[in-house]
Amino acid sequence: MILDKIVEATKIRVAQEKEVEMPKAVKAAALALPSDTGFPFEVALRQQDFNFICEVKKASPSKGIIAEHFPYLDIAKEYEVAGAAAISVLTEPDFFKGDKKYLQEIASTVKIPVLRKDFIIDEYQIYQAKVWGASAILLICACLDVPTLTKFRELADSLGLSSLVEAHDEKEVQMAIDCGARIIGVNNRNLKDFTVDVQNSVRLRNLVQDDVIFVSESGLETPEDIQVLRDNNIGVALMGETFMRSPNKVEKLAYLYGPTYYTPKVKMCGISKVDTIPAVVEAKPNYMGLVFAPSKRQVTVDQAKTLVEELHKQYAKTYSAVEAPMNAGTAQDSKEFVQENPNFESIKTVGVFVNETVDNLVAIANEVNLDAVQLHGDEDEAFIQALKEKTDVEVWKAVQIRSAADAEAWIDSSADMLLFDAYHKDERGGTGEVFDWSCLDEFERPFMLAGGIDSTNVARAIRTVRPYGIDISSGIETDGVKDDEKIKAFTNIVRTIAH
Ligand SMILES: O=C(O)c1ccccc1N[C@@H]1O[C@H](COP(=O)(O)O)[C@@H](O)[C@H]1O
Repeated sequence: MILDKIVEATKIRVAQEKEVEMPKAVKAAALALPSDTGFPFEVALRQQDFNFICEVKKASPSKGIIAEHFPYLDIAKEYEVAGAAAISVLTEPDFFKGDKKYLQEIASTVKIPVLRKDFIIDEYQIYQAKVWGASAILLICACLDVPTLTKFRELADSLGLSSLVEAHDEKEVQMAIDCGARIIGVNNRNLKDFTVDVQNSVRLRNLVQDDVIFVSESGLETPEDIQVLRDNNIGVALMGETFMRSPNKVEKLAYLYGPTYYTPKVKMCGISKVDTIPAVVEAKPNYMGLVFAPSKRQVTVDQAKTLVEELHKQYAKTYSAVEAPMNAGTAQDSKEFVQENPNFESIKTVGVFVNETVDNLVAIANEVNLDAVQLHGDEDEAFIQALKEKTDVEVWKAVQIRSAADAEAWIDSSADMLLFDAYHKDERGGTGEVFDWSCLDEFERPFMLAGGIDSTNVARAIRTVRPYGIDISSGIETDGVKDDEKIKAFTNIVRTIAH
C-alpha cells in the first residue's frame, strides 16, 4: 500500500534530517518559542459557520504533478485574501513534492494559521513544525496507534500546536476520539486505492461529538459538495487540488461560499490629497473620510473643502452621463449638479473628529459640506444629543473595543451610526490594529467595522461579522500614503466576495 511506502520513506528522511539538525537542538529551539498561542488554528476553524482550510500542494501520489508552476507564496497570499481560515502546507518531499521552506516562508508571510501536512511518525517532526512556524500538525490514524497519537497530541498541545487527527473509517474515528482529538478530519480518499467518496465524511459525522471540530478532507469540488457538508453538520472543508487548479482563488472561494446576500457599505478614510481622488472616484466607496483630528492624515478646513469639491466634481463628471443622463453637463458646478439631480448619489463625506466642540463641528460640517461627523474622542450620549439638535448631518460615534461590554454600552445611543475600532492606549484611531471581532457576536444594531481592515482580512471580516459597513484607512496605504493600487485591489475583493 502507498501509505506503507510513504511511512518507510519518512523514516529514512527523518533519520537523515536528524543528522543535519540534532534533535536536542530542534527540541530546544521549539521549547524556546511561546507555547501560550491560544491555538489559533482551532479558533479560526470555529470563527465562521463554515470554514475552509486551503492547501498549498504541488503534487500527490494519486494525481502526479498538480502545479508545474508553483509560486507557493503567492498561492498562500491569495488564499488569505480569499478568506481561508487556515492554510495547509505539504512538507513531505518524496511523494507530494513538499518542502520545509514552503511552510517556513508561508507561515512568516500570512497572518492566518498554517498546518504542517506531513506523515508524522516521530516527535522530532512536531518540534520541527513548531520551529518552522506552524500552528497545527496532522496526525494520521492509519500511521500511528492510539498511545502514540495521544503522546503526539499532548506534545503538540504543550507547544501550543493544534492537532488535526485524520481518520478514514469507523475504527480510525474511534482511535481519534480515544486519543483526545479536538479536531478530527475524515479523509474522503481511501489511501489504499485512492478512490474518493465525499459521503464518507458525511457517513462518519455522527460518530463525533459536536464540540469536536469535524473536517471533511479530499475530493471536494463544488458548492453542492459544500452544501452537503453544511446540511450534515460539517463545518470545515480541507481542499487542495480544486483550489490549486483554480486560476482565481478569491473567485473560487466566493463561488464555494455562495452569495453573501448583502453588500457592506465601504468608507475609505484619511484621504488627504487631491491626487487620491481619481482612485476613490473609480472605486466608488459609499463614504470618503477626512480626518480633522490631529493625525498624519489631518486636513485643514480649506483642504477638506477642496477635497470634497473635487470629489463631487470628478464623480459627477465620471458617472453623470450614466446615472443622470437627462441633466448631465448643464450644471455650472458639482454642487449645482447635485441640487439639480437629487437622485444622483455621489460618495458621501465623513469628517473624523476628536473632542471637538458642538459649535465647531456644526460650523465645519456646514462649511465643508459634510454628510456625517464621526466622533472619535470622549464624546458621551449627552454630547451626541446636543449635537443632533444643532445639525442635520449624521452623527457617528466611534468606540474602541476591548470587550463585548464596550459595544453594548452604546446599544441605545442616539448616534445615527456606531463605528467599532481597535482599542489603543494612546491613539484615537487609524492605528491599523485589529480587535477581537467575536466581541460583536451578540451586538444587534447596524455598525461600521474599523480597525486594521485590509485586503488580507476583509473577506473574513464580511463573512464573519457581517457589518453594515467597512471602514478602511491604513489598509489602503503604503508607507503612510494612500496607494491607488491598494484602493483598487481592496474594492475588487469586496465586489468579488460580497453580492
Ligand atoms: O486615521 C486617523 O489618523 C485617525 C485619527 C484619529 C481618529 C481616527 C482616525 N481614523 C479612524 O480610525 C479607524 C481605523 O483606521 P485603520 O483602518 O485601523 O487605520 C477608522 O475609523 C478611521 O476613520
